[in-house]
Amino acid sequence: MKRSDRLIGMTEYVLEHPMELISLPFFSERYQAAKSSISEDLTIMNQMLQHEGIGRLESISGAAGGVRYIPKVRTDKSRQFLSVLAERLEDPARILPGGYLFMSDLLGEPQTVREIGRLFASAFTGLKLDAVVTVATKGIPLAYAVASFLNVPVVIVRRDPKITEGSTVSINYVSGSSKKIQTMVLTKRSLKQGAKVCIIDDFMKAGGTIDGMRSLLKEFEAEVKAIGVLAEAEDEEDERVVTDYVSLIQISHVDVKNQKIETTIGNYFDHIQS
Ligand SMILES: O=P(O)(O)OC[C@H]1C[C@H](OP(=O)(O)OP(=O)(O)O)[C@H](O)[C@@H]1O
Repeated sequence: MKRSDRLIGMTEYVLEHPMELISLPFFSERYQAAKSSISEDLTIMNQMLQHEGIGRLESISGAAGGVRYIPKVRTDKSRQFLSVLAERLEDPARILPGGYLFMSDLLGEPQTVREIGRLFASAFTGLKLDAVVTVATKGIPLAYAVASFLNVPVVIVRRDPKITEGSTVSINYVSGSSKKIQTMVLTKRSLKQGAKVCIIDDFMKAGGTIDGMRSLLKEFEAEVKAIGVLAEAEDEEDERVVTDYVSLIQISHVDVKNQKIETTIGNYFDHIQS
């Protein structure tokens, strides 16, 4: 097999298995090529991944070594994507009562959701996470996108106990915006004790939902290493209970009366090494 043909196959495999350690013998056998040739192929691939601005290959030496694709969107590409997303969110037709925004169209676009997942993963690959945690419903597609690039499972917190979830742990929390007492439920078998997780959700207003998930995760003795939200609302009455989070978009001003929304890029670039 020619190097050019081999490189196509190897690159497809690497991009389909982000964060997974792939041994050189695996590629040698798969493509019937010497390890020295495979090693040269991987050097070429690594240069191209960085040229394309989508990450790099990490090499782990030794018998149990190999390579691992570390997703990382280059700053110019992520800034361009977030600028377009911020602009789309400035549509006054998205304004909902209570200062919420209609975002389900964006959450229904596989390519948009995948790119959002790639951006969060770019910021979280160094955290050695065991799982991505979200709460039903709108956070679910984003959590799967992030988890697919981190090569970890998704854990879904529910708002109501279901017989199909087995035995569960539940907590009550105040949903900041509506000042309503709500419940969060998580099946006992979803996380091992001391799991390192990130929390992902689509929107954060008062932060009550995120804070509820943190309380629930405390019951599992899980370690919340990061919190990621697609959009954060302006924090008017300074009621926000969550302070350490990564947001892609910030809704800087919602003027319901004059039907105006102003958005900016969130604090994402403060949390990502260039
Ligand atoms: O910061 P807070 O004031 O708590 O609000 C953020 C919540 C509210 C909204 O969820 P809902 O629309 O209530 O529920 P679902 O995701 O199931 O649509 C959003 O998806 C966040 O989870």
